[in-house]
This record gives sequence, structure tokens and C-alpha cells, in this order.
Amino acid sequence: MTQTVYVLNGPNLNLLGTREPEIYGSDTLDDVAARLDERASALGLVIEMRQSNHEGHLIDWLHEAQADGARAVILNAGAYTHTSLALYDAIRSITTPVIEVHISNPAAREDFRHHSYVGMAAKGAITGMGVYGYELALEAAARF
Ligand SMILES: O=C(O)[C@]1(O)C[C@H](CCCOc2ccccc2)[C@@H](O)[C@H](O)C1
Repeated sequence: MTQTVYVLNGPNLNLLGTREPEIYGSDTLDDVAARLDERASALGLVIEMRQSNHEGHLIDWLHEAQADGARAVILNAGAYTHTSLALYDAIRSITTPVIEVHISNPAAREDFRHHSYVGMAAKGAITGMGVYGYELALEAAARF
């Protein structure tokens, strides 16, 4: 049975590629999805790529990934990373492994980005590798 890897993106990441390219690069989420789809096909996996500016959507999608028997969730929760106890609880509530991804390196940025509620519950994290971090996370998920 072909397994799915959910790739979930949080607030403002719909702007990826259009603002602050010096931090986040010039690729759009659609560009990222195209590369992930190609690699996933070679790995015998399917990508479910989503983005929302609403915390509850991300939580619903984490529950959906569990119910769907997904191989893994790749989660860039955006700024909710640093604020959301609800996302921490949602990740803890599922057995599907969650890989935290950040395009930038939050540890090297403002202090308010140094704590990750997502990271406290996730299986692991890839940060600071630009959008390539999503591909690195997919390679890891393929080996779970
Ligand atoms: O580096 C990352 O991937 C972040 O998750 C991006 C978040 C920001 C998401 C907004 O992304 C934009 C992308 C392009 C233009 C404007 C915002 C930031 O709050 C986190 O600390 C680190």
C-alpha cells in the first residue's frame, strides 16, 4: 500500500517566494511541492502538501494524518512553532512521527524564535537548510 507523507505549513508560508527572499529564498510552496512529489514517487511515497494560516487546521490535519495511517508528518508550523501549546498537545496525541522543519535557523535569529513547542513533541528537526530541509525530511521519513 502506498503510504502518504503529510507536509503541513503554517501561517504566512503562503507568501514563500514573494517576501523576504534573503531569509526564506525565492522558491514558492508550489515549487517545493513539485520537487517533493518527484522524489516521493521515486521512494514509493505520496505527498499531501497543505498550508493554512489557522492553528486549528494544522491540528485537524495532524489528527487526519494519524487516522490516515500516514508514514510521517513534515511540519513547518511557522510562528505557531514558538507559541502553540495546542500543536504540542496535538503532536503528542498521535503516534505518527512528526519531523519539524524550518527554512531559516530560528536558533540564530531573534530570542523569541529560540523556543519550539513543536520541537518538544516532534521526532526530530531540520532547520536552516532553506527549502531543501523539506527534501531532507522526506528522505528521513522514507527510512522510518
Ligand atoms: O524558518 C522557518 O521556516 C520559520 O518557520 C518561518 C516562520 C515565518 C513564516 C512566514 O514565512 C514567510 C515567508 C516568506 C515571506 C514572509 C513570511 C518563522 O516565524 C519561524 O520562526 C521560522
